[in-house]
Amino acid sequence: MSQDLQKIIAGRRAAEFVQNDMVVGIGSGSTIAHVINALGERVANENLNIVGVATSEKTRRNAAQLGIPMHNVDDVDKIDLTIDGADQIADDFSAIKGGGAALLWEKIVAFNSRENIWVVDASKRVPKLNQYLPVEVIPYGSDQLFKRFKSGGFHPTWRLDQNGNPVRTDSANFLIDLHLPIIESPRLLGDELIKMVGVVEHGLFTDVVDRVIIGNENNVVDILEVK
Ligand SMILES: O=C[C@H](O)[C@H](O)[C@H](O)COP(=O)(O)O
Repeated sequence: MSQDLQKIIAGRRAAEFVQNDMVVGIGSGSTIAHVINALGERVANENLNIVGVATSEKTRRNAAQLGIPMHNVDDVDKIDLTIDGADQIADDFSAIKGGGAALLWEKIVAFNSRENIWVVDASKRVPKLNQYLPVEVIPYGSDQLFKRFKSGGFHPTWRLDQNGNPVRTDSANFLIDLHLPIIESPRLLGDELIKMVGVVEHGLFTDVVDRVIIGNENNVVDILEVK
């Protein structure tokens, strides 16, 4: 079964956790696109009454187009449940996020949510995190920060668009991707990065997730309870 099909079955299963009258944090990326489609169908066909809070401008647009009422994060009293994707999830349930440049809003929504579900295809599960790590940085002074990452052995690269210009996040910041072989201690690395002046946020998510939904081969969805 292709990764795309795994994303579809996992995304549709995740959408079933949304109940009437919930305020729902809606993540970003290609897996969450299927959650948004399923929620749009439920709003249209089952009269599901929810309010969505988006983790990116793209998600806000797509969800609103499907008739999901969207509110700003600062206009809701609480977020009941957030459903989001991930780039990698390790055995200790730490994750790397931000492959689609949405990590800052995703982290803000996740930390303000009572419950968090991550939904992924099977390829995203790894024993330890070992792929590029996105870091969102303030443009001012970012060349200096890049040099510090380089001399510190973080093997940084700029996130560029097709025209070779720096990608701008929804908060108009830049992204620097760090290329480390294996992240042995996501918490320690996260603490180190967040202390660096100019770093707004990094894509390491630890102690966040309550439940992981994984789309596997042969139409099988695994649901792991974390907390
Ligand atoms: O910035 C993007 C988000 O962290 C996504 O949730 C993550 O990149 C996974 O995206 P996808 O489902 O497209 O693999």
